[in-house]
Amino acid sequence: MKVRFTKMHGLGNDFVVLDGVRQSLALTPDQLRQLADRRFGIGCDQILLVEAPTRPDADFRYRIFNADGGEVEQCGNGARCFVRFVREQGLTAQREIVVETMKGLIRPREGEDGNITVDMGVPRFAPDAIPFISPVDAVVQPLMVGDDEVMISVVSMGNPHAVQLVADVDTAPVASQGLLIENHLRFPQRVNAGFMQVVDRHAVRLRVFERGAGETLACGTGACAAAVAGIRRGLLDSPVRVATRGGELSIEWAGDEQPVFMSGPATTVFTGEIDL
Ligand SMILES: N[C@H](CCC[C@H](N)C(=O)O)C(=O)O
Repeated sequence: MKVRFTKMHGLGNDFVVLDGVRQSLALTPDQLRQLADRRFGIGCDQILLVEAPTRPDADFRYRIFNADGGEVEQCGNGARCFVRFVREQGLTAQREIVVETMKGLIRPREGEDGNITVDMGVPRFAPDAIPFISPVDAVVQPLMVGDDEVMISVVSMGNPHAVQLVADVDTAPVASQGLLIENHLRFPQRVNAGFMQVVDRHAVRLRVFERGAGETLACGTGACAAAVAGIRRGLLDSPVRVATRGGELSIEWAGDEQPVFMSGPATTVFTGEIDL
């Protein structure tokens, strides 16, 4: 089967984007893993599938698959690429779109300057919303990672995040500890592991070991989760500049039941066709 695709990235977090509106696609996990494979396929962190909506209040449906082939609830960098893709492909002329995801609606908007802001919805913290097996609902709590006790904040942006403070992201044990946290038994659906260095009350540096993909150059929902966790801990004030290895995102959150807004770029690299 010939499949048309577009290769895109948000600050180096890269995607294979598929138009499931004008081509009928039902890809198996093996086919998804092949697309994501950086040697035997196209190569990407996630595959984004654009489809017609299943609910009347949405313009499109947005399905996200990690490089390991698993379908997940949310992707922030992907949401910015999504609105750029549907506009570039002529699927819509709207600057703001309402997108149906596995966990509700998000609203990406492409500005006149090409920068994209996304209403990422309201963050959730209760253990069963993450999900995280815990007797307490606390802003910070201990997690045994191997022989080390790590203090984490858990946040759901639709997808699960465990954020910890580090003195220097460049020397943080992202690969070793990130893998252990991702697969920790107290996270029944696994988790994205964030390592955040506070620079000042409006700026952090962040690295994320992503569920199903390993460390990426940037993680949009991870940036939202880190900024929200820092604000809840009284360490940060909105807006927060989040410096990732791939570039900078701006995160705004007014607290409580307010939505999180993420702003940043989206880039189209090339288009192609692949036999699956
Ligand atoms: N690995 C994530 C999905 C991709 C999120 C990330 N690429 C972003 O920009 O938010 C998860 O399993 O929840």
